[in-house]
Amino acid sequence: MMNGRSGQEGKGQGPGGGPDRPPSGPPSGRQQERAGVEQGAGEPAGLAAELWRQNQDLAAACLDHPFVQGIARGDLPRSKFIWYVGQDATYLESFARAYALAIAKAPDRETMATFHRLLEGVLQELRLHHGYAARWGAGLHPEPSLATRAYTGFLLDVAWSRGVGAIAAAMTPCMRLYAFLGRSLLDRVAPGNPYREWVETYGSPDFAALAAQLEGVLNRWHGEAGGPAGVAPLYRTAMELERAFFDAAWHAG
Ligand SMILES: Cc1ncc(CO)c(N)n1
Repeated sequence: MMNGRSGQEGKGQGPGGGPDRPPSGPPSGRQQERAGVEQGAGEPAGLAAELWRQNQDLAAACLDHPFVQGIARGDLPRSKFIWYVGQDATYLESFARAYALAIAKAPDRETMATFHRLLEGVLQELRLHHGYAARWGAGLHPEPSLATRAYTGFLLDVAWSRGVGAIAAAMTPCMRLYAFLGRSLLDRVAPGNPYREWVETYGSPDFAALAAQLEGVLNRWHGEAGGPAGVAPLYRTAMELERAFFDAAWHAG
């Protein structure tokens, strides 16, 4: 098995395991350290948990999506998966650039280091895509589809024009949704399933821990992004773009 992203170890401790943080204002370095450890457990906490709850309809729609169910059963047409991998590689390059912009904008070194780890994780995930490319002949530099352009355009717009709280809100659904999908499917993928590596990558505790680190940034810095009401539309939009991404892959290839 290959973990697409490395993160801090730690098993899930159940929803709401972490502390609720005050809605805004930069915390002390000590508080941040504590938050890092507790949220490293891999479950959303605080505002991030609330936003995840508010988007359960879209999370369920993605889990039930024929593309994702095809991955779970292993009978998704290979051509659709190859199309998806190419689009996803394009998407992840923009995703990595958005993290790089967040590093540049980070108000403190803790936040900078967190985004740096997340960026390294994406670069590692892209190696997984290169593996698919080598094995199945997927092209990793396709013309971006409308769904891909919508999602990367949204992310890069937020990353260029907003601060780290808004950037974390726009980027968290990508991480948390895939952690959820991977974990939900982990028990169901047969050993011979050709997409098993995909499920194991996103279902790993390492990936959930990375998602929780990004959620920690969201919880800490949403105050500068208009508070809960300011970040909720960004989170929701990203969830909608995730579903549109699966729709596009299902109808293509
Ligand atoms: C579209 C999309 N969302 C989330 C992830 C997880 O990193 C991914 N690889 N692609």
